[in-house]
Amino acid sequence: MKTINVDIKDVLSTVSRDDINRLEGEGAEALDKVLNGTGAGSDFLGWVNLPTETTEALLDDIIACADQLRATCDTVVAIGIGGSYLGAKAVIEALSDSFAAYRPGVQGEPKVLFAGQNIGEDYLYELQDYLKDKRFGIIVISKSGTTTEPAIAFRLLKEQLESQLGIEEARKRIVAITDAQRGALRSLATEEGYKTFVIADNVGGRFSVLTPVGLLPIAVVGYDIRALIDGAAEMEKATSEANDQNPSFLYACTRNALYNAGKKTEILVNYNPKLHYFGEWWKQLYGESEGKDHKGIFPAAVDNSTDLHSMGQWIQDGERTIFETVVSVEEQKYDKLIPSDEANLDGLNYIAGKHIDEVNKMAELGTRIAHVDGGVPNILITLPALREKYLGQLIYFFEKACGISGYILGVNPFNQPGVEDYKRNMFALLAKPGYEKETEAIQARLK
Ligand SMILES: O=P(O)(O)OC[C@H]1O[C@H](O)[C@H](O)[C@@H](O)[C@@H]1O
Repeated sequence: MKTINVDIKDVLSTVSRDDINRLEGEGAEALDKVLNGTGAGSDFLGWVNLPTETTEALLDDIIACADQLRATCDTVVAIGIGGSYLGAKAVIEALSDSFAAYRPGVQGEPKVLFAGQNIGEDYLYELQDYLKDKRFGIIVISKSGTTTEPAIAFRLLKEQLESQLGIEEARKRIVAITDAQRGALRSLATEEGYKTFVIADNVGGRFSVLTPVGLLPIAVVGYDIRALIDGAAEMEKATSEANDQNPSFLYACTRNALYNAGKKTEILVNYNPKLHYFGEWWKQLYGESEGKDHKGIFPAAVDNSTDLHSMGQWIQDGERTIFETVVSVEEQKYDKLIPSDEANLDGLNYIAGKHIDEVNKMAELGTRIAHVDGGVPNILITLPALREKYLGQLIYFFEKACGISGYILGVNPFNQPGVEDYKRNMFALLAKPGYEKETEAIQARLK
């Protein structure tokens, strides 16, 4: 079985095997909390057995719904933010042609666009303008059903779809994914009679990519969600014991040893532009899970070799408080060789005949050596290829490691109390009903 692999040898000049081993006791307790629900936030462990417990019936239902949208739409807008956006975006980007956005959307192979992940007036204006002559559908995703950004986008696009198609037809092209009972989106979906999928109570948004939240948009583009779940199920099985053969356990112990040694920032590094949004998904997963009680590794991400020409200087030579986790993709999908040129005016003949990826891999290896020499420890994660199965493995690997790591750190990895503070201020500033006192207080501060 081909699988992802974690190699920690390039951290050993900063932390010793003993430093890592010393955390294995805490790591074993942390894994036990994740597996047996004995730690803080244990109401949110629904993701742990999700891959092996996902039913064929659910996958059939998601695929049938995706097929319906594929048959009727050339464009599907997935509306959502945070965990209701990043997982689908990450997987779709990782699997898609880099220029898919510039090819016309056709029925049967719709484009998935995203909305509700920002409050950009021009973004929404331009999206609506683009959709004017499109046969579009909507997947609206919000676990709470009350998040402001997707609610604004949905209000606009629902109105547009209804005016383009009529209310009855529009209802057939809208799918809502939300809580089983609670929230404004659930009430609205019931009222309108939309097709719905449920986000289980015990799966937090940032752990929801392997539920309909991620699976439906991914299936709409035409990717194999069964293979994604199969890969995750393999990793579920491979991460159940507290030993170094469990990659999530090894990664969680290693990153905490590095944190304890003063490495406060982790940079997720890729050498493949298709993994940019995977970095964004990972940042939410680790940032919201660990950044609390004034603790936690700061999760950052770079896309190399692009960012070697911008952030590379800082990483090589700046403050030595960082470590890197490199996600390396072994096999590429296509072959492309560097041609030979008789005049050789650009001086590139020394690499003529080589695969582009061979050059990329030497950039990667050269960078890893330079960074490790420069005092930046590196964890190396290899992924056999950008395919559904391995992405499923990688997703689950990071999720399981995140639960273990958060418990080793001593926080509740499954809440996010800190994100409410800005919302309270925003609602107060917008004079949302129910926030009268806060409105008065914040206005007084601004005088
Ligand atoms: O799915 P929703 O309830 O709309 O939430 C979307 C996102 O927004 C919140 O503010 C949380 O910080 C995230 O964890 C969540 O993924």
